[in-house]
Amino acid sequence: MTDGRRVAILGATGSIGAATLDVIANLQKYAPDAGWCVASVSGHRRIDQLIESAQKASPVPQTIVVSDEQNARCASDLIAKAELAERCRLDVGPEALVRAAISPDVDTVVAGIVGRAGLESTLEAVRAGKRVGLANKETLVIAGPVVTAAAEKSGSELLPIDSEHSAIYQCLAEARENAAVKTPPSSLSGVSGQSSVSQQPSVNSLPGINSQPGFNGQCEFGSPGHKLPGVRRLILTASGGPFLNASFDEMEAATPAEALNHPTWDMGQKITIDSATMMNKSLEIIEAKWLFDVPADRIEVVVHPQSIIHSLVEFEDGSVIAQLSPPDMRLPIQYALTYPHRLPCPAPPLERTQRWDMSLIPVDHERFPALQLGFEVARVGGTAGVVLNGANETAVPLFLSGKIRFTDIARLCKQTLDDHHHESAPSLDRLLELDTWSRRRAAELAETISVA
Ligand SMILES: NC(=O)C1=CN([C@@H]2O[C@H](COP(=O)(O)OP(=O)(O)OC[C@H]3O[C@@H](n4cnc5c(N)ncnc54)[C@H](OP(=O)(O)O)[C@@H]3O)[C@@H](O)[C@H]2O)C=CC1
Ligand SMILES: CC(=O)[C@@H](O)[C@H](O)COP(=O)(O)O
Ligand SMILES: [Mn+2]
Repeated sequence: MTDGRRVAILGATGSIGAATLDVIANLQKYAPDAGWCVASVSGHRRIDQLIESAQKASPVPQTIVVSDEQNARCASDLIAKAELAERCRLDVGPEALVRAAISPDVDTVVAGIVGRAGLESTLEAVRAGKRVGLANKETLVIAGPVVTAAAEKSGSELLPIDSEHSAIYQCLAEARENAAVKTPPSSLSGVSGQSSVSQQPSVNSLPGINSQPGFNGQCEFGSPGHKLPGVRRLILTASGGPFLNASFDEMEAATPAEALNHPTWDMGQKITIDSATMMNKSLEIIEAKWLFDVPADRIEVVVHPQSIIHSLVEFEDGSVIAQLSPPDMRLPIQYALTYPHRLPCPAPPLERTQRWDMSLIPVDHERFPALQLGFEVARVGGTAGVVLNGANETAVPLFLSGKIRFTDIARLCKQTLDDHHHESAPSLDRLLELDTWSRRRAAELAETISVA
């Protein structure tokens, strides 16, 4: 990190984007000579906010990206009004996101766009060998094997920003160091997945296991099909969202305002609804499978309403290591930016003068049927991820606009998955075709639902 970090913030107008801007401003204050700067910012519709963020950054970003072409004129007027025209270049359209992601003026890309819209820029950043701070979990849900294979090829460091995956990444630090010391990364070998595509190793898988005597590509302590040495399970925590204690009938009648009232995190609308259905945890199971190259049956979910324990790793001796901090995304964002270094962070530390109650509660799968879909999709891989994601990205806005009920979201996703013909080794083009198909199918199914 001696050469400094020039960061492209894709999705700068969102919740992750705002937190990233704050983290970088703090790093600049704390380490003024390290060269931290915002190289580019992107926004889609919130153009006022985009220009404001560019104005606040110091130095101002070289490039301002507006991915929605309809907002080009407005952006250019606001840039002129803010007297940024001489210092910032405006680049417009979805391809401009890719240009920002692969620019030679950028070291690190924060993938903070929501949903499938973030796929191309994230994938191209990975292909270009950038360090990628990954908030956009949908990219791995849609195309996990493609992305991890690309990272393996380019040497891109894919560092999770999602709080649970950052926690797991932190809990695995010792195992990662042990494995890395023993053998060079050239001996990486994937064990999960069932297709030629999905057998690609994950960039973050732990090296060295196959080359050690007696391991045969398996876990050090003999767990079949599992190559994290000494690791038994990854345990994702879920807050349970606003309906943790609601009855099924209450959930059926839930309004968008109620569903958007997350108890512990302040996030964008789409992920907040995903948290309420627990589809967010489904997406995170699939994300963990690809990021850490573990089979679905090595991943568990436990409800932790306080969102202080961000996730846990259980080792073969029964020991469990967890990562704790108050719910604030600035910590995992900074960790992804500065890894392997730890620096003072603007997120508050865990206050020790007050009482903290931390509970771990089993999930009620009956009330949260979306969760089972995540386990199933992570188990079968192939085309299932893109179909689940496309259906969910269709269902969430339908719920928010009052066209379907809250509980219909999981129903539509399940029905869309049931209606698709599973393929185990799809190309990226095929995945994109199925993204379109799943959205159409989910919309058709929604037409058959009447909201009384
Ligand atoms: N917020 C959080 O704490 C966490 C978020 N994540 C993940 O991070 C990602 C971002 O979430 P969050 O910040 O909450 O979301 P927000 O809704 O707050 O922000 C989304 C960002 O994506 C941009 N965007 C939306 N649609 C498009 C499009 N079609 N093309 C290009 N850009 C687009 C938005 O631009 P504009 O606003 O200008 O329209 C905005 O900058 C999601 O994948 C989420 O799952 C993961 C863990 C935690
Ligand atoms: C902050 C973060 O990482 C979110 O993904 C968060 O985990 C959502 O909370 P839920 O646990 O309610 O899904
Ligand atoms: Mn999360």
